[in-house]
Amino acid sequence: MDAPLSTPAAEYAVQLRGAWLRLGREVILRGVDLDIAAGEGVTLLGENGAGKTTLLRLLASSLRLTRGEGRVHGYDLRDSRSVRDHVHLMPVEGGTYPDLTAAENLDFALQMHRLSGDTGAALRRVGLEKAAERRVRFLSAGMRKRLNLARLSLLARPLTLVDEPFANLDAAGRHLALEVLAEVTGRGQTLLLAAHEPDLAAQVTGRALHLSAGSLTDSP
Ligand SMILES: Nc1ncnc2c1ncn2[C@@H]1O[C@H](COP(=O)(O)OP(=O)(O)OP(=O)(O)O)[C@@H](O)[C@H]1O
Repeated sequence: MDAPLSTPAAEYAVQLRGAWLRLGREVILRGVDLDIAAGEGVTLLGENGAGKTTLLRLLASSLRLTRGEGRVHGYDLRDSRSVRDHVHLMPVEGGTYPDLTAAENLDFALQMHRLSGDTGAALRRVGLEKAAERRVRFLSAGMRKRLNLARLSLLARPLTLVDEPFANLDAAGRHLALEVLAEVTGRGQTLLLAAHEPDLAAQVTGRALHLSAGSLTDSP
């Protein structure tokens, strides 16, 4: 195991040492060590149920480590407020309010984060301009993914976590997802994405990791 994390190291977006995470009776992480440099793009691969979403939620400070330690941009994962200030998680589904329209969702997200941005342009970019006034509950799965991509383009943080960016998207949508993700690393932000499409993901990340049986290994 690597040396413990004695001092904050902001040049790393993610550091885990001896990370164990149990959910119910299941052990999802078994002593994981991980370093992701600030500005790096990394893909997380693994079978259904391997724990990719769980690891992203841990790094977004939505779940607690059972044992071990972790930092995001030098902030201890237990310091949820600081971690959340540095992280945006685009979930595989959800993340928006079903009874608000697409446009209202983006406006509300900006307000919540005290940010400004052109929500109309963001909706046009993802091809949702005609659906701007439709409630999210009436959008298709691919349209909701496009809305989440628009949200991501407005809210990306120093560490941007993206769960299955290509799921439910048509060919043009997958191309759009690649564009939005490339912008994240192009701005020098760190990108960690969980995906089942290694070839697509390799277009926007320089390294892939494989999560299996609670362990992370480099993916060939
Ligand atoms: N809240 C929870 N309580 C208990 N177990 C959970 C909880 N959430 C997820 N799990 C379990 O944790 C394991 C990992 O789930 P996770 O969603 O992280 O996998 P994944 O790698 O993202 O899978 P997929 O590729 O299917 O999206 C699964 O066995 C799942 O049943």
